[in-house]
Amino acid sequence: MLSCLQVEELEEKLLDQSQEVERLRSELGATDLEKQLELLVVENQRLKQELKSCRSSDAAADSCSRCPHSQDAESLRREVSRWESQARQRERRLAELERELLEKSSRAESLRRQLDDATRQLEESRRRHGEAEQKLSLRLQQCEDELARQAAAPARVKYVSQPVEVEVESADSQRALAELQAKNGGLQEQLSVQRQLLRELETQLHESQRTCAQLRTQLLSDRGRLCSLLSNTVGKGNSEVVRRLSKILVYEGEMERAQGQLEVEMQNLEEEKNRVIEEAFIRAESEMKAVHENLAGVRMNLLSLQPALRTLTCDYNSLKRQVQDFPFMLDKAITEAKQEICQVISDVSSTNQELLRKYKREMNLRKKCHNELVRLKGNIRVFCRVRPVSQEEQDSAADAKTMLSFDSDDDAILYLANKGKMMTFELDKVFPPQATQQEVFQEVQSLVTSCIDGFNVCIFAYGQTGSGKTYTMEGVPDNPGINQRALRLLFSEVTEKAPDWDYKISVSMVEIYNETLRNLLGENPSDKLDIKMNPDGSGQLYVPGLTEFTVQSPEDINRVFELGHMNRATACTNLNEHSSRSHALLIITVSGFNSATGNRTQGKLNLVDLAGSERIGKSGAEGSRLREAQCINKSLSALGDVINALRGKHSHVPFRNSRLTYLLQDSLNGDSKTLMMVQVSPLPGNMSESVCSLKFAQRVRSVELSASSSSSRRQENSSTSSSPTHDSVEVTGILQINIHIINTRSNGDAK
Ligand SMILES: Nc1ncnc2c1ncn2[C@@H]1O[C@H](COP(=O)(O)OP(=O)(O)OP(=O)(O)O)[C@@H](O)[C@H]1O
Repeated sequence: MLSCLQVEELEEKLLDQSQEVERLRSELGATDLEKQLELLVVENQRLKQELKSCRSSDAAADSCSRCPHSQDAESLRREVSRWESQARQRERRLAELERELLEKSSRAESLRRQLDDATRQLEESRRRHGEAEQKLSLRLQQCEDELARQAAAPARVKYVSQPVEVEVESADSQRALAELQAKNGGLQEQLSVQRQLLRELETQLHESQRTCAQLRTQLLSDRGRLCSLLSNTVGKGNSEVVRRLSKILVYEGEMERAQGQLEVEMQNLEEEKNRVIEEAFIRAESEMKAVHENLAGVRMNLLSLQPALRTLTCDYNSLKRQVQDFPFMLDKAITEAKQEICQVISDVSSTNQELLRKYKREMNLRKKCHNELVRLKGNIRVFCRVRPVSQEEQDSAADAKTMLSFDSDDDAILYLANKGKMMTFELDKVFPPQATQQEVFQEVQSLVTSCIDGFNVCIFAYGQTGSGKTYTMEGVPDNPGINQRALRLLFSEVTEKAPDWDYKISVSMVEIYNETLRNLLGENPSDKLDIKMNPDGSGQLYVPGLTEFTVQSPEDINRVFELGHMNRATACTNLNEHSSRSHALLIITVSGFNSATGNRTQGKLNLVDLAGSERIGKSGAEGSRLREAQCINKSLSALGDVINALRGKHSHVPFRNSRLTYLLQDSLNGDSKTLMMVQVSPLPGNMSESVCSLKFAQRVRSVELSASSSSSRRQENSSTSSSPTHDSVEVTGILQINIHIINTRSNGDAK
């Protein structure tokens, strides 16, 4: 009996271990499961061994015991051995089922791996599809941009061969698409094969489970029957058997419960597996759907791109043709343009020649006209400038009220109230006190520029001391007079005429004091200079040792004036007094050469600030003052005589009578032009000197008028006033000028 119970126990253990195997299989991974299985197999072997030894000991016990139910025992033993054989069969069957289960689980594992592979491939294809889509959309954008750019850009820009690139990339996209489609098809096929395989495996698993369940049910029913048989056989008195049977029943109950749990777990696992497969399937389907949609989108895009591609190809071909033709067209256009340019150049050149010819003709004509005009007008004009009353004079003198007034309608008339009488003076131009340096220069600048054309010009400032001669000629530093303005104007004029004309402007500064000539730009201004006949036989005069500065920039002009002033100041003790008693001459020589025509010109501009013209001699001056007065008188008288002789076309012109006229001989002769600027003080105290200066100017004009009114210009004798066309002009008490000039009344250009 004990052996039977042991057998039962061992069977139970075996069953438990089988269940444990099942449970572990489901719970653990493949490797762990295998290990556990191995351990269980070893344990199983051990138990079998134990069973075997029990049986042998049982047999031994049977042979020596004297059991009263030996027949029953025998039959039971047989029954046990039958059950044992059945148990062994079931064990074998169980082992087979385990093997099958193992195979199925490995099959399921490989299917899972395949599913993972398929999922990975799907991911990969999705990624590649995304890339292809991105690329395609990029290309589409480029195509659109290119279309827009080509539509907007000018024809020349369209020569870029972009459409070829578009075509190549579209083929790539199509190829990628085809590959994707093929891959998708392959994946779908694989998926369906896997599904089929899974279904088959599931069927097999179900069948195995069903068989297993049947076997277990059968085992249980056999056991039940065995138990009832045992209880009937042994009887109620055998409590040990009952206990063991009840234990067997408990075990069986536990086995059933474990079996139920196993089934539930298997069911759960099955459901989980189905759910995972379903999810993977749904995911794969949705991805497939997305891939299909993308494919459809790509196809649509391709379809919409095709017309654009066709247009681009057409454009490209036409542009290609244009590009091919372009070099020929360009060559042709260049040749035509060259011919046109040559034609235009030759036209311009001939026009230039014609213009140059006309210009020369006009220049000659202009010079002729100018000479004629000068001949008609006379080449001396008389201007008058009234200086303003200074603030000091206004403050100090009670009778600072001016006695001079002007005609608002006629700028050549000056009125002077003297001793209750109103005197009227008519000149070429009268500058009121408010006239600016610029306005004065405006009136004389045509005379200044005529020396560029080769004329000799003399501008004299005449008047009593303090009447404004130096102000008009030199000016003040911030408001320069005629000297500086003339030099700057000449400089800018000759600069404008370059490069046709090459001009040289040279400057000398001279002072004549007591009939002595001083070189104001020389190193030693106190040295006396002499005037000599040029030894070259030209009959021209020259001053040996006279310094000539060539001015090349406005800065040079400033330097020249600074040096002249400095030398004049160092040569005397009182500059103001000295300047009143001496004549200051600025001699500007302008020499020009035209390289195109070969013409040469030379003109001289003499700007003279004369010594004061007041009647000092009458007041009985002595010594050096008397000599100064005599010298001034002599030179001013000589100037008047020379002008008179020149206007009267006298055979003899007394240039040598003074250093001033001798020095200016070249510039007073021939076609030269002269302007006498008579300076007048407005103060009542200077009125008698002002009257003298104005009478001088007036009479000069009267003499001119009477000369020009006669139909023929007569040669006049400068030494007598008996002729009605002669006017003996008493300028000062000392100075007697006999002058005959042609009347000029013009505010405009002397030319
Ligand atoms: N148009 C004018 N506007 C303003 N100030 C003037 C003008 N004319 C002369 N003056 C001023 O009057 C004063 C005398 O002028 P300036 O020295 O030029 O006379 P001048 O005739 O040259 O005398 P001198 O014979 O002694 O050289 C100077 O202070 C000068 O600045």
